Formats: sequence, C-alpha cells, structure tokens
Amino acid sequence: MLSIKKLHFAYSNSPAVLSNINLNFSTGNIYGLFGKNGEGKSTLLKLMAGLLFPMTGSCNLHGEPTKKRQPHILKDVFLVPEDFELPSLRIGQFEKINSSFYPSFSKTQFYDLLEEFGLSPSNTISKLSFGQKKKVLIAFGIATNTPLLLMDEPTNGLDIPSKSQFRKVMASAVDQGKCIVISTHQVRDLHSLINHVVILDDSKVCMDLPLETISENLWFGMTPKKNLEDVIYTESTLGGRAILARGERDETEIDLELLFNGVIEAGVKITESINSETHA
Ligand SMILES: Nc1ncnc2c1ncn2[C@@H]1O[C@H](COP(=O)(O)OP(=O)(O)OP(=O)(O)O)[C@@H](O)[C@H]1O
Repeated sequence: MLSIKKLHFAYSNSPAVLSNINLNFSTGNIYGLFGKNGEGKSTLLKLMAGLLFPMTGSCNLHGEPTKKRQPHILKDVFLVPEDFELPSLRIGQFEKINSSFYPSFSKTQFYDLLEEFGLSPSNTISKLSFGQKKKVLIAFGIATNTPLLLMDEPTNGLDIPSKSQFRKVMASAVDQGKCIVISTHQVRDLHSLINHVVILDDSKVCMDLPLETISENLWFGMTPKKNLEDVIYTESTLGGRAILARGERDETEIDLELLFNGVIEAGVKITESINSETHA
C-alpha cells in the first residue's frame, strides 16, 4: 500500500533526520513505530501523509508520490498529529466541514465513538481539554475509514481509563482493508494491538519485523536462563532482572519495552540472532 524507498530527509541545513529509509506498509496490519526522542517518527509520519517532501528517494501511496498531494491519494490517508490546533466550532460543525474530504466517512461511527469517549457533537471544541480534543481527532480519524490511518502519540494526554478505551476502540476499527501506523513512547498502550514493529535509531530503520517473527526468535522473561550464552540483553526491574534472549521455540509474551531497550543497546546482536534463526 505505502512504499518508502531510499528516502532521505533533513530540515533546511540541519543534519539528516532520516537517511536511506526503506519500508513497506501493507493492509491488514497495525504497525508500532518506535524511536527515542528526536529520531524522526513524527517527520516520517508527515512524509507518509504528504505534509513533508523527501529530499531524495520516494514515498508512494498506491504507487503515487504522497508529495504530489493529489486529492485522490490524500482522501486515502488521515494523520492524527501529536500537536494540533482545532477551530472553535461545535464538534458536529467540525464534522460537517471536514468529513466531505473523506468519501468513506461514517457519521454514525463518529457519533458512536464520541459517545464511547463521553463527548457529544454539541460540545464546543475550544472548551474541551487537550485529552478531550485528542479524543475528537482519534474518533474522527477512525471514522474517516481511510485505508491508511497514521497516529502520532495518540494516547498522550489520555487518562488511564481512556487508554483502555483507546485500545478497545482501535481493536474494533481494525479490518483487513486498513493499514494503521501508531507512533508512541507509551509502548504499554499498544499491548496486544500491533502486529508489526518498526524501530528508528540513528536516522535509520534498525528493526522492521512482524511480532510473529520476533516471538518465534526471541525469549522474554524474568527468570535467569540456564544457558547464559543465549542472553542478549538484560535490565534491572522492580521484580528482578528482565532478560531478552535467543528463542528456544518456547514462545513467550513480547515485552515491547524490553525489546525496544534491547534493540537500542544491542541491536546488531538481536538482528543477527533473528536472521540466523530465520535462515536456519
Ligand atoms: N520544523 C522543524 N524544523 C527543524 N527541525 C525540526 C523540525 N521538526 C523537527 N525537527 C527536528 O527533527 C528531528 C526529528 O524530529 P521528530 O519530531 O520527527 O522526532 P520524533 O521522533 O517524533 O521525536 P519525539 O519522540 O520527541 O516526538 C529532531 O531533531 C527535531 O529537532
């Protein structure tokens, strides 16, 4: 669906934010996009949405460059940004004005989602809190039913019950015709939601794998492994020492936070370990 090839991007004369990025995003998947602060996650999402343009390389949706901003391409992508300004309108008015850009927009779905989030179409947006405004955008984004839905830190500003609501709402929004990409630092908010991990580090993609491949090849746990040679990365936690090790075909639940820290600290060892297993 969306294909990024040899993409380079820098802001004016600054060093490259993204360098030689190659990624493919396909329908039926929910991608988790992770990276440290300033690694270029928001920049990548904006490039995907056609809001920024690659310096070299390409970013194509349905084979056409998003940078051309053609209406028949833009109708198929919606970005829920991290920071935003919304007009001082009632939610219902906002919906009437903006829904016309998205042919598959469902007003019923939007209103149902608003209700789920405890909001009403008669609410005035400027009188809402940041978290409530974010809920309006999340609900609107899902209701656009665009084949590509991009979300930048969607759970930032949401309270604890709303984070569970977010997971529930997202799970109901997934279908085989959609591709969803969610960038976040709140990895626990994506628990059991994503099925593919993309990690950016040092301007590059350092992991791009389905969760299935990760769980087949890596072992996550708290108990010390007998065979210390298998251990790739460890870190202290309140409950003891968390361990990331080479898999033994006994699948364990993926700890996304441990995976992220492990990839940043011991990336090559992890990639080599997965490659050697998958090529065995
Ligand atoms: N408009 C801009 N002009 C110049 N530099 C920018 C601009 N926006 C972002 N940057 C720089 O580009 C780099 C990547 O920023 P970006 O916001 O994409 O990172 P991020 O991974 O989303 O970060 P975070 O996790 O902190 O949200 C950072 O070094 C940032 O300072």
